[in-house]
Amino acid sequence: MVKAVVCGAAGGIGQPLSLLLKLNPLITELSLYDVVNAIGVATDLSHIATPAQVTGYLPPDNGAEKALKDADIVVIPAGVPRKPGMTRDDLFKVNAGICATLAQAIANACPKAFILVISNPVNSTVPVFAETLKKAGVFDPKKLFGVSHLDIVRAATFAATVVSSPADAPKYSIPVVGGHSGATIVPLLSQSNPKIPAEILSNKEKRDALVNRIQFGGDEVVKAKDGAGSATLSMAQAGAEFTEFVLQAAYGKKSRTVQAYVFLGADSGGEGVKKEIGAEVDYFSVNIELGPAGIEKILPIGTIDDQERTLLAAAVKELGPSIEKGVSFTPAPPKL
Ligand SMILES: NC(=O)c1ccc[n+]([C@@H]2O[C@H](COP(=O)([O-])OP(=O)(O)OC[C@H]3O[C@@H](n4cnc5c(N)ncnc54)[C@H](O)[C@@H]3O)[C@@H](O)[C@H]2O)c1
Ligand SMILES: O=C(O)C[C@H](O)C(=O)O
Repeated sequence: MVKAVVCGAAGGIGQPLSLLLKLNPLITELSLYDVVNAIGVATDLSHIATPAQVTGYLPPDNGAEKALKDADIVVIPAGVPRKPGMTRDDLFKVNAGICATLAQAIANACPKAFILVISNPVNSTVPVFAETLKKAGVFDPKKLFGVSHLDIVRAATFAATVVSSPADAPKYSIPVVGGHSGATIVPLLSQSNPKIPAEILSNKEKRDALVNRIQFGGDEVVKAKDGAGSATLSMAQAGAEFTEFVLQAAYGKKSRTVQAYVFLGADSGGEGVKKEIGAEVDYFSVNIELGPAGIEKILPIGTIDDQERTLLAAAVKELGPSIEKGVSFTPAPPKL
């Protein structure tokens, strides 16, 4: 029996993500929370003939905690998306407050759940989650994930497009480390499986263009949607896939290596990665091995080339202040 919750379930990501989770045979109970329309979305999905039982909750009468009660996994695409001209950091003011409120509700209702944070800016909202959970005395660094999986999906798609055809995207596996915004997104093209041909990797213009497309893939969608939001469908697919990885490792006994934006601070096992990148960052998107309790091991970044070393240094520089912003966030006191 696995209970999954989507917070922000009525939104652009939330609805298709909830649909994909309703189709996941590992999930037996699907609970949808949003400040609007959660009951409508839940009623709609509940007619699909799959095992997961769907229920929707709105804020009145402590709806968030009712939705979250005893959940095993919580996926969070709640909060505002970008419009053209905005950075992800511009979303912090609104989304940090939403994240702190939801983190407190999780601490109260399902402190042992896996927590998958999609809300931007991920580089800062994950520290907001961690700090709120720490204050509540329930922080488990092995169970908190910033979902950077869309960057990995994009890396595969864009690399395949350059090398041969987008149709070959499913064959590609390219680790992406760092964070989830612009220069903090570091695709490790030299570690691609299958290998990216040397004529692309050693051609500065071609390689820079590929790295740039992966780093700014989110902007491509924001521009194309022209004011109607950011990536929703590709994120829903990436979020559902990452949820599946966590659930398979926890309940299906299929451990696997993925990347996610996780805590590297005290007792996390992240010291080795900090040495590799030569910096004291407490959050980073890294290779992790998933198991029944979440993150079993933080794995090394491994062998990288000079261009990737330069990208990593730029990522670390930008990431530091974003992490600090999340760590030092103080939620506004409740209105009396
Ligand atoms: N991690 C990633 O790779 C990634 C990718 C795409 C989008 N995002 C981010 O995901 C977030 C959601 O994007 P979207 O396009 O679905 O936005 P959206 O506006 O379509 O949906 C957001 C939903 O959150 C709900 N919401 C607002 N406050 C809430 C609260 N306190 N509790 C519960 N729900 C609440 C809204 O009612 C809305 O239904 C944005 O911050 C966006 O930047 C992240
Ligand atoms: O670009 C955005 O604002 C949304 C998301 O982070 C993305 O990468 O698509």
